[in-house]
Amino acid sequence: MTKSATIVGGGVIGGGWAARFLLNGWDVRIFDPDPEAERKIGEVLANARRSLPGLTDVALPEEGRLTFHSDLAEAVAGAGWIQESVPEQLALKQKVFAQIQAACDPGAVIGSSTSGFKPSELQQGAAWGGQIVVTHPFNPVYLLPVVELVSSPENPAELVARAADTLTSIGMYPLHLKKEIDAHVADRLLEAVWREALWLVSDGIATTEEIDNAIRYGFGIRWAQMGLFETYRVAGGEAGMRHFMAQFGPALKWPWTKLMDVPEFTEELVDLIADQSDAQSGAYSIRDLERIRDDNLVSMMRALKAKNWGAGELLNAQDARLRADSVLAARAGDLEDVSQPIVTVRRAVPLDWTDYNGHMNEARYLQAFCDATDRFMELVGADADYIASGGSYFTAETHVRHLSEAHAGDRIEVRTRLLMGEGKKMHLFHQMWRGDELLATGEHMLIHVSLETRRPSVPAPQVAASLDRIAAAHAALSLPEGAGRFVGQPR
Ligand SMILES: NC(=O)C1=CN([C@@H]2O[C@H](COP(=O)(O)OP(=O)(O)OC[C@H]3O[C@@H](n4cnc5c(N)ncnc54)[C@H](O)[C@@H]3O)[C@@H](O)[C@H]2O)C=CC1
Ligand SMILES: C[N+](C)(C)CC(=O)CC(=O)[O-]
Repeated sequence: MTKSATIVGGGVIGGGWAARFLLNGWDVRIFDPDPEAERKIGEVLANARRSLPGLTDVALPEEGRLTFHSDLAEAVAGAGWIQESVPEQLALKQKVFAQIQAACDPGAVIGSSTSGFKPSELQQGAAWGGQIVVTHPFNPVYLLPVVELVSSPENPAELVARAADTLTSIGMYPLHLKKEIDAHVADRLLEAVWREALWLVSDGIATTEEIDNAIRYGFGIRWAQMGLFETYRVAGGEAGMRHFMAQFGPALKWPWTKLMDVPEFTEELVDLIADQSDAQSGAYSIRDLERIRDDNLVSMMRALKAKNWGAGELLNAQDARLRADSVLAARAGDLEDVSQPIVTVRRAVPLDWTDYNGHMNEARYLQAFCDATDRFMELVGADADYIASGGSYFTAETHVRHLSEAHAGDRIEVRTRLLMGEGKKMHLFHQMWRGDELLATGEHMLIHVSLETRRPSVPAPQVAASLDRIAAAHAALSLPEGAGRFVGQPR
């Protein structure tokens, strides 16, 4: 099956799906009768291009091709994945499935973004219901990994497994619900909080802003990293979950919730909430708020990546998959052709590498060069096992030149020259490129050390041999411009 996805309905969620597939290397076709669809998807894509690549520490695949179609049959023909994202009306969705199935490949997966309908409801009246599954994402689809994959007994296990694999391959976390239920899992939880919040505003207990503060200054941050049950387990103290339930169980019978009683959406209540929301957030446009949300989400998820926890663990697993597919997969000794500078970093600039000047902070240039040095060490055999055995390199001197600005989402590549590798010394020259534009250079002198004595020592023979081979090959190249420069040297 080709890596080609069709998005039927390119609004808030369809646009997010388009970005998710496209930035993961899929060709994407859009069908949406809205004459504004192309412009709106362009806005979503601009946000996604800025933020999504920053979640990975390895470059995403080359972006796919985006096309807009006015004919649904043409849009779905031959696509491997079709994502329905039309408004939340069952009859409309069923009509759209009939149109899709009249023209699509019978082997294609048809995913529905429905927030609440069960797959068996969507499948009613379909030519072949087994092809339709619920794939319910969260906004913004291009950043949030979770997608509820809900199947019915009519779906073949093979198709559901294929759907899960595809979602995983584009960096998502398919949460497969084996039993269908209205509104799946996550929306039932969100709906409970939403209802309660509406009551609190309606009864004049709290404003929209106060409720948002209660969430974002407290349990919202807690939920983002541990969810509900793990959080409450910790709240039970050393006795854990059992103690938590013993202490707070009785409250479940107290009048702490108005859950099943829904406040009526009277004009007064709608005005009250909309006015409070305007007062709270009206100073920002929706696009401003989207960018603020995306910046925060990326920073939070990168923090979780550093801890290899929750969504961060998931993102690290996706990096490992991307790395396995890339030039960075080579292990020590795999380097056959060393006649040219060696690619040691290939990645995008994450949002949290940028600073108040709106470009990559100087410290991050050094970080990229440091990663390049680590990778070069790995390739010459000074890898994790070697370091554990007691040998390593320490950096003794560094000279970084900042030649051009880099921005969030830019794809950068570092190519490394070995200027000298003799005895205890390893002299590296890194060039950082964006396409064919040179952004920076980093020149570094490293000294081999014994981690036991913390003193200089000669590298093991296999590392020395590897350095000899690369140094001999690189000596045939002309000296790179800027090598040996010092601060204050006239240009
Ligand atoms: N907005 C949200 O937060 C979330 C929405 N969803 C679900 O995603 C689906 C879409 O919701 P949104 O993107 O929010 O709605 P939206 O209103 O932003 O977008 C719907 C799009 O469908 C298009 N459309 C209408 N009829 C169509 C047809 N016959 N064929 C093709 N396109 C058609 C519209 O022109 C519009 O661009 C719904 O099922 C919703 O429950 C899922 C997760 C979150
Ligand atoms: C409001 N909503 C039911 C459409 C929300 C969702 O389905 C998921 C989300 O992104 O919050």
